[in-house]
Amino acid sequence: MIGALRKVIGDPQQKKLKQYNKKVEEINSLESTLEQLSDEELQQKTEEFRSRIANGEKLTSLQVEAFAVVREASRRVLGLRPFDVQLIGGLALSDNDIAEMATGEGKTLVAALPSYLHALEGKGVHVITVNEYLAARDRNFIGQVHEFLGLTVGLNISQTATGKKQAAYQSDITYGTASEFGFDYLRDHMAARIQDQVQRTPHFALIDEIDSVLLDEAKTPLIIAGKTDVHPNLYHVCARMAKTLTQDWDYTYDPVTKTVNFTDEGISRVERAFGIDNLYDLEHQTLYHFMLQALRARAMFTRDVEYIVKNDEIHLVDMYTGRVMQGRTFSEGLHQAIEAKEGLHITQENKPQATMTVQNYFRMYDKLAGMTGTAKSEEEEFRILYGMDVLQIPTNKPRIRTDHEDIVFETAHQKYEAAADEVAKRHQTGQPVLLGTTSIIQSETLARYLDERQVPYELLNAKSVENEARLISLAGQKDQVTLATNMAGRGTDIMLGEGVAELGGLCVIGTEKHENRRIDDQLRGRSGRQGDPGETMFFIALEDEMFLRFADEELEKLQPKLQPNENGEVTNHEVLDVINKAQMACESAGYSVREYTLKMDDVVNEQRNAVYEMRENALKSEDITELVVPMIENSLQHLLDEYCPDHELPEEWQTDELFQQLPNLLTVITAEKPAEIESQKDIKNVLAPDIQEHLSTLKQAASNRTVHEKLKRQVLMAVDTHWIEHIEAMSRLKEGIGLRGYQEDPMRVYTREGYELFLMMYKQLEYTISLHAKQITQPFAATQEDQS
Ligand SMILES: Nc1ncnc2c1ncn2[C@@H]1O[C@H](COP(=O)(O)OP(=O)(O)OP(=O)(O)O)[C@@H](O)[C@H]1O
Repeated sequence: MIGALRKVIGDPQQKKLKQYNKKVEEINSLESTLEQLSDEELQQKTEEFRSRIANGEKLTSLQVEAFAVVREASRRVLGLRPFDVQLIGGLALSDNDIAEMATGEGKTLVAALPSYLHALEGKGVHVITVNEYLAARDRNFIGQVHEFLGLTVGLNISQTATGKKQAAYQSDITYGTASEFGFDYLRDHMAARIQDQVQRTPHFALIDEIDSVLLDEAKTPLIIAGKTDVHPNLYHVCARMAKTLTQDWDYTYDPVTKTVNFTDEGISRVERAFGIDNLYDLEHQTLYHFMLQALRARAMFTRDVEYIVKNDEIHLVDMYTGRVMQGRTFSEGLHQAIEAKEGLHITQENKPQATMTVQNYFRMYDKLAGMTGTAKSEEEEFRILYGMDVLQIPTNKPRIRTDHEDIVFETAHQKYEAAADEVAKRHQTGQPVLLGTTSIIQSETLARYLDERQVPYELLNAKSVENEARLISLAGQKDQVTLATNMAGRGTDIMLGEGVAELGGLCVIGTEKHENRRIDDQLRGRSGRQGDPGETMFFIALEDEMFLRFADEELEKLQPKLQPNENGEVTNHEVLDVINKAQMACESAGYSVREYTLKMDDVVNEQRNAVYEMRENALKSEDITELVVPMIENSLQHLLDEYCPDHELPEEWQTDELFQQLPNLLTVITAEKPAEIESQKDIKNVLAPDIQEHLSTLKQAASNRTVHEKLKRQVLMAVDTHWIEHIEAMSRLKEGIGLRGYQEDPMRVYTREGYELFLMMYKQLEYTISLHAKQITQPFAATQEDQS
């Protein structure tokens, strides 16, 4: 069906490639002319392009010339002439799509082309890499080409002073990591003064390893946190209690959805332990929350897998890269619960002051583009959520790497034995081996098997980031055995040492399938780069967590048919099918989780946009009363609706209470309660002069600069405090919905109740600001006596 359709409309992938090939020919035809130019003449092209854009020329019509100029500059400055396929990749990026280029094809250089072109617009280009080490490396290497062509290039690294960050953002091209850009955005929206803000309006972002950034990091939002006070002892007490609970009796753990829940048994045990009647009572909400976190810390988090303990502190480990996630902590007291579980000093709980997912940060850019070695499998997701197409770019040289079929064992022990034997065998010939694991705990286990065989190795894991760069660059040298978590699987270039090609190139051995094929492919991709020889293989065990989670039943069915050899190796072919299916099931579970998280986050995202926009207006406003006056009017209306609701009869109204409340909002009350009231209008009429008087006094007061700035500060502070409380309320709502069971679609409940919470927050915010405005205006108001 799809095949037939393609015949009629043509394969869009092929169509695009054809277009790009034509452009490549045009770029190539400019080469000999550009080669003749002096450096100055080549550099002058930048000015020429800029003025053509200023005269209304579109970027697309400059594509060919600009690419030809960058290619020539790269040849002169770096000694690297971008291959034709790299030009194709660059063209896809400059058209805001995703270029899927095989690992080792030189994506770093590809980025130089579209970032130059888009930087010509003068609105800033952000080049996003997966870690700061790569950002600095790319800025210093590729940046030379752009600087040669007269562009400014900045590096945006964490812990940098405001002035330096501003300069980095003012540059034509800025390198950095997704989380740092996101954090800057959040911090900018907490700034008290315009001069403390660092970013410009987001314009064009080019994301390297885009699948990692937009898909895999989806589960951990960026959180800026402040301190709250909770007694640390409660964490310890709850951790001790959690230790005594038994799985499947006191609580259940669902590894597929990664959720824990108390059973009725468990609830009664907690109630008995704390001497309370009903844990679900509102007054025990805090205890309930703490117990739940203590249980999560115990049942869902394993030391050296999800986190490590270093210098008596908990550090989160990124499951996809094996790296410590700098500056990230678990929120909602989970971090403290884990500290308590490990018997560490309890740090103060961080209360979220601003939070956002990386995805939503990037959705704010006018234009997005990305590259990776692995995106095709998630093409749908990219198209639906980000409107980006994935274009597969042909390789420069044919790939000659051999990917072996999976080697499957019954038990993990047998798997490690076999993998270690394989390493020892290859090591004897001098062939370098890169061993990949899915967690720190696993790499340490594997290290012991290598020790037994007296194979020397370099152990790379999040605990030894310091040495990482040097060690990785050595992984392709003769005799080298490198043991690494997935961190070696992204963005790192491993070049073969002398004589290694003759030995078969780098041999990559995986020891467990990852939750996602893309991650496995990234590991394989360390080998066979730029047409090098290489081999890859995975040793796996039916005991591996993924199969227990996603193929339990199938494996049970298969069990009687299995015929393992004396080493425990299972050679039945069906087993490979089951394994592939399990991985696919795991991937689609991952997709559902991401989709759900993103939808949930959409609710807060919309609210954040509204609040941030209002805050930004306040921060930049020359006359803050323009914002404050309508808020006062709204607050007055809300008071009226509360005490004198139109849907009730005037006899039932609490008009006296209304008049008692009014002095909170208005500086002068001369109005008297009307004798005859038929509708709200009658009250409004008598109040009108007082309101008028109050607002004009406010405006007059705010014409004084000092008063104006004071009011502005109070507005900003009110926005921040209410917003922070609201974030907290929203996450409690989310937590609560998870517990309510599924009588109604949780998404719908969250959207509806989240909206209600938002309206309530906004109402309170307007009221707070009105109160401040009244207090500030008071000294300027005519007293009652003056008036009479
Ligand atoms: N045009 C070129 N001419 C010669 N060498 C090149 C060219 N482009 C890239 N290279 C080299 O190819 C190697 C791989 O480049 P790079 O690390 O950018 O690949 P990558 O596509 O980012 O890989 P991965 O997907 O694994 O991150 C590097 O050593 C780089 O210097």
